[in-house]
Amino acid sequence: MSDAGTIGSYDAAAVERAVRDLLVAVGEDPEREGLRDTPGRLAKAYAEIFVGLRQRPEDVVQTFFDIDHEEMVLVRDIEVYSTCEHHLLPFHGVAHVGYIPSESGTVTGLSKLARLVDVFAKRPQVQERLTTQVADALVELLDARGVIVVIECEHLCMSMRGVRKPGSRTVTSAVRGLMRNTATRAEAMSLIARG
Ligand SMILES: Nc1nc2c(ncn2[C@@H]2O[C@H](COP(=O)(O)OP(=O)(O)OP(=O)(O)O)[C@@H](O)[C@H]2O)c(=O)[nH]1
Ligand SMILES: [Zn+2]
Repeated sequence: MSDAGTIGSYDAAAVERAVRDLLVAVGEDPEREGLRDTPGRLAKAYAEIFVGLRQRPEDVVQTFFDIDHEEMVLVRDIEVYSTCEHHLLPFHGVAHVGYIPSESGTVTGLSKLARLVDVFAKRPQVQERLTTQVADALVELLDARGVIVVIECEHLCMSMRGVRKPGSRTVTSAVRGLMRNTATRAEAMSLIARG
């Protein structure tokens, strides 16, 4: 896939060294009891938080054809935890993902939509790119005739520091194909708003 990102390796030992250096740089003592295991812990946590750098969307979205359904499928309120690439702080909220299957009826398991969101969320991200990557992957992998992705998140870089506006939520959307049709888009938005 064009924008799937490279499948890199994860160097836990290097992450550990970097975290130890970071602790020293901010004026902490990495040898004190409470911090002694922190570099190792964070190396483990980052492996999970950035696991999407080592995953391909096509590996998590398997398709099948035996469900006779040509209308919209929408999964609402998929929990999202991602990391803003500007500050390496979390942003979190929900994603709503809907699609209209291809004419040949290519669909995927509902959980795979959530797995797809995770593949892209578990990378250093901006919310706009996360939104368009999920939409474009669905068009590509399912040959979907229409796709809508709406993501609503709070960014900790705007809450706990900087402009300090806790509670503000950023909403991004990506709409493809038949979902751009006014009535279809309105139907999707009303399903999303029902939450
Ligand atoms: N468009 C977009 N901006 C983001 C996202 N996450 C964080 N940002 C913004 O990225 C910008 C980075 O701005 P800079 O001026 O380079 O960094 P900064 O001095 O830390 O900015 P402040 O957060 O305003 O203190 C900020 O306005 C953030 O709010 C995102 O997902 N999408
Ligand atoms: Zn940020």
